[in-house]
Amino acid sequence: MDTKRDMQQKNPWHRKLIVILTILFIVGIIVIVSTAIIQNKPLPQKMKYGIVLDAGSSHTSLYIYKWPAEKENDTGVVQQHHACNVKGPGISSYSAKTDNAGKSLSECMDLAKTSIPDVRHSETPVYLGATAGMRLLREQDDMASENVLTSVANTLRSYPFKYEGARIITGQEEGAYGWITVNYLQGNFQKNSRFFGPFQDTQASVTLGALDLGGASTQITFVPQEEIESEENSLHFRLYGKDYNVYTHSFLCYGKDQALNLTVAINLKIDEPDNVQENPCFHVGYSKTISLKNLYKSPCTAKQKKNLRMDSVVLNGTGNASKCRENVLKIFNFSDCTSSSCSFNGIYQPHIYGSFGAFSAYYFVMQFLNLTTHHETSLAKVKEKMEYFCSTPWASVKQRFPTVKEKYLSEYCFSGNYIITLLENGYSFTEDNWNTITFIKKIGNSDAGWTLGYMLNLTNMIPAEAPSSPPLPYGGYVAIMVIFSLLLLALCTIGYIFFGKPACNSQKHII
Ligand SMILES: O=c1[nH]cnc2c1ncn2[C@@H]1O[C@H](COP(=O)(O)OP(=O)(O)O)[C@@H](O)[C@H]1O
Ligand SMILES: [Ca+2]
Repeated sequence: MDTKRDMQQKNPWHRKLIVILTILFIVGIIVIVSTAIIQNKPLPQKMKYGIVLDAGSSHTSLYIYKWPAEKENDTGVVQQHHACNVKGPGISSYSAKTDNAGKSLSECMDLAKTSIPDVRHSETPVYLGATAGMRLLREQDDMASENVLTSVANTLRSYPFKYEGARIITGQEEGAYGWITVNYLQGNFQKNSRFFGPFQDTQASVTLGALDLGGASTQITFVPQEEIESEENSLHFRLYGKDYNVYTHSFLCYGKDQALNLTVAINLKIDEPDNVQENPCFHVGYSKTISLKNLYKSPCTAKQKKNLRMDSVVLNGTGNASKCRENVLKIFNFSDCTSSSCSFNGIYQPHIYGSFGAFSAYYFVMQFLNLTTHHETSLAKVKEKMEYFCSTPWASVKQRFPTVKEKYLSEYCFSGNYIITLLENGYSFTEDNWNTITFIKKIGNSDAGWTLGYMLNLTNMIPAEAPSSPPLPYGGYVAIMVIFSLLLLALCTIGYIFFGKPACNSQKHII
């Protein structure tokens, strides 16, 4: 005590020092707090954009994606900014007037020009991917498919964006990118994928299988439990430091429009009386005349061509769901499997495993039929509802849904039964795992489909390795630095007050 008093008497200026230290301390706190406030203020972020056109068999859609430039490689940051449906049919329908294929895209491309800021135009990539409609046209008429692609490429090149190509993507790509899209949007690649020194977990995280139903082809893609037997059906990905072995297959001609033609063609009898076919997949009172030239035009039905004297056939609806599925079943071949397990037509498929997201026409059809809430709807219940819907006379159906496009409305009975047959008999889903299928349109703000995955891949936005991150989050780092600086400051002050010399200033010791 005496020593302390002596020191205080010997050093009358110590009070001044304490005042100075206190002022410094307060100023320090003010600086730290204001820095933290300024730092947390969201600074205007530079956004980047990308355009992908999905040129499907029935129609073309344009998608604009956007993401913050600084976070390019973080998973889950790319979002759908805008979507535009091209008016008119798919580009493959312009085989006779190929110039019009490109023209049809102008309206949506003009919209893209206004919805993306001018300064970003020249760095915005634009891609067009054509799917099964163009695959079929290429089989039928290679020259025509080339001309269609040239026409759309010319239109896309005439815009101020960075043109990156217009091509027919393979069925395997379509399946793969659909799978990447849904899992990216679900954040499945993000989970536990950060790099924590030597403790990185390379075990692939749980993923969602992807079921895509188009008009001309359909894709199934998932990570199976067993090893994949066939190389042509397997995809190997390393994403954010994890390995994925994915099974995929695309069935050309098994999209719902081609499947309907195939079902009609297979069930057509040579001795059809009065050129009339009783069709259980259409409602009672519905009747439709189809030209046989059109029916057999596609490579999907060409093999079914029979020697018929008539040139058209009248389809008369009889509205019977179970009979409809019997007819649909004839387009699947369940013999000739040379692998340990197959879906159909001799195609290898491992056992169904995990959960699935079913999008595109799966969603449109099941949504219309009110069959998307699988938690309450068993497979038996779905069949029961289809029985009821198909047996409803066409006049009542039309009356109940006056605003629905007649083409779609008349085909929902077929489409619903086709989806059940494809999932149950084709892919071997059962009553037990029916509820693992979720029918989805969007995840967050973005549509489920192959386009986002395609762009992520072509712009190298999914790194193979997880980005390394510091062991502490930024907030934790700042907090520790501040607390320990204050502690040190306090120690110095206490040291000085009690021992008369600053404990933290070694220079004083030397003197
Ligand atoms: O609102 C709808 N209701 C029913 N079906 C729809 C609706 N909108 C689109 N579709 C169908 O979805 C399918 C989309 O196929 P897409 O044109 O993508 O062909 P692709 O993927 O085989 O090339 C087509 O069969 C189309 O008729
Ligand atoms: Ca499609």
